[in-house]
Amino acid sequence: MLNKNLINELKFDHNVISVENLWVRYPLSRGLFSRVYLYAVNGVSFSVQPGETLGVIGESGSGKTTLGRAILKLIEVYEGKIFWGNIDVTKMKESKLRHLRRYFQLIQQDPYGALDPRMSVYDAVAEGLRIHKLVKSREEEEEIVYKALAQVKLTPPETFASKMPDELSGGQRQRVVIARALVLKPKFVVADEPISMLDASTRGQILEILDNTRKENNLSILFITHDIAIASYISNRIMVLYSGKVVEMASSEEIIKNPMHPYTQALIEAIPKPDPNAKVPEPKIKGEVVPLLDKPKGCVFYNRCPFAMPICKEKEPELKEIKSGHYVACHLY
Ligand SMILES: Nc1ncnc2c1ncn2[C@@H]1O[C@H](COP(=O)(O)OP(=O)(O)OP(=O)(O)O)[C@@H](O)[C@H]1O
Repeated sequence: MLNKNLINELKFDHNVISVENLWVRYPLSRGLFSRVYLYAVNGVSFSVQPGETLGVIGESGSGKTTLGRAILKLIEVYEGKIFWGNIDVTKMKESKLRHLRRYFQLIQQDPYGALDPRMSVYDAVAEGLRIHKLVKSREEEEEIVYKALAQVKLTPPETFASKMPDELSGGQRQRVVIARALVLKPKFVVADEPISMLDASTRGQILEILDNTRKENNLSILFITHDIAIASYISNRIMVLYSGKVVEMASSEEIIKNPMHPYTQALIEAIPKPDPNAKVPEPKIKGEVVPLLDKPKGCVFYNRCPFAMPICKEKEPELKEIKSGHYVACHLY
């Protein structure tokens, strides 16, 4: 398929992204006869609709970053399928993919590492426009760059454009990273813990900028966080990941009001209460996510679940629709 045809072929009528039975494993070591693998994403299926924010939550090590990078085709997939819009990109070579990449962007956790320290804000934002040959003149480029800087509230844009990254605060750098993604008019952004390195006062502003951009541009966002309160604030739907498996998925409102999986319930119980005198409940689950060195057998949450039954050790629970739009993988239901 010619590259121009490939872009013309790309349609977002139903889903911006969809993933079918996705597996990602990392090689850990190579023995004489066999390799050991860590199974980081284990049979995940979901889709993201135009203009939707899907929150992905889970503790450290649950596979959130791996999932985000895999669907952007930044790491190798072991099994399953990935569609960007209507196009199956699972086996597509990078030489073809790069023509579609402007529509599928990554905003990372670390705004310090994301910017080249030798590049001015202007050049950082303009770089993608130049790579993808999206502008014909310097005037057009300036107009787009200044507009994007104003959109992320770096004003006056002319002043910020000439600054170097080390002259900016963490929050300002993250705005540059967002502006750099926005000029490419993406359809889908993986925002991987985009506010976790910022101070509390800046966090709300960055969330607001992301959400306004979503509304204005009908952008879809996969919002990765370990914080269920933040996920519920920004997301339309939430997917709860544990050991690389989706254990629950529903609208944000439903997840908060009616969490069904014991893991989700524990995450919600751990949200700090606004009343400083309120008694913090004893955490229901202890320990941490244990890396899987084989395909999972039984429920991945078995060893930490307060309601574990013999079947949970033997049989993997399927992700079932328990109520309309509310999916849970648990033998209790
Ligand atoms: N390059 C790698 N090689 C080997 N193992 C890896 C690699 N990257 C991640 N892992 C492992 O894969 C599992 C999932 O990691 P991942 O970073 O995707 O989780 P996460 O939920 O994003 O965690 P965090 O919130 O700490 O970033 C972990 O056990 C991690 O140690």
